[in-house]
Amino acid sequence: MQDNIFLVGLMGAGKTTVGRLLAKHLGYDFYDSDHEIEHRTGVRIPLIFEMEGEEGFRKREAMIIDELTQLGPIVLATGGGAILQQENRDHLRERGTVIYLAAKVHDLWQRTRHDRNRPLLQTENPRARLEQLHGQRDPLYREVAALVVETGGQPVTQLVHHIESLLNTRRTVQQHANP
Ligand SMILES: Nc1ncnc2c1ncn2[C@@H]1O[C@H](COP(=O)(O)OP(=O)(O)OP(=O)(O)O)[C@@H](O)[C@H]1O
Ligand SMILES: O=C(O)C1=C[C@@H](O)[C@@H](O)[C@H](O)C1
Ligand SMILES: [Mg+2]
Repeated sequence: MQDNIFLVGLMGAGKTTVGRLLAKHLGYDFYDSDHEIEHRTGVRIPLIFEMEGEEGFRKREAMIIDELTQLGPIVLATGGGAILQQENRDHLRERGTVIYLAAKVHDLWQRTRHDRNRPLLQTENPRARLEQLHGQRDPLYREVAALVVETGGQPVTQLVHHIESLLNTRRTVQQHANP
């Protein structure tokens, strides 16, 4: 299961976009915990937040992450808040290679500002909210990640090539360490 790739990062970091393309390149199945929750409940995430609160959503998310991280090999795009729960962080770290897609708050805001499917950003000032979430979560993303990749102005295809080369280097180093 160590071949699994798990992407973490804030809303708009590109987990879904980068994850889908990376899976295609690697020939792995692609999963997205948010999409899986929506598929199974038959409703969009904002409605789950409305009916069950964030707490209800987090319970569903933990169950899905436990299940998906036992598959393999897969690329999994996690929800932005998945790393909040210790249980999820343990499953991610123990069952695959975790990659943190890091980004500047300004870029995250630009990438998410026209989308209404992220309940935590439906506030007066989504940019300030992203700033606050970044402050709270950046240490947790870094704690769980084996690799940190800065996503800036480069096209997604370039980012995917960069991740592939980091993964190859990591594999070679691990093979030399455990021949
Ligand atoms: N590196 C990038 N450069 C430019 N645009 C990007 C990049 N990564 C993602 N985007 C764009 O930003 C938007 C959000 O990306 P995406 O949905 O993949 O983020 P996410 O990390 O999955 O967010 P969430 O946690 O809310 O699911 C999309 O429109 C996507 O095309
Ligand atoms: O950052 C978060 O807490 C979230 C991110 C999205 O991926 C969804 O999982 C949901 O909107 C919550
Ligand atoms: Mg996503």
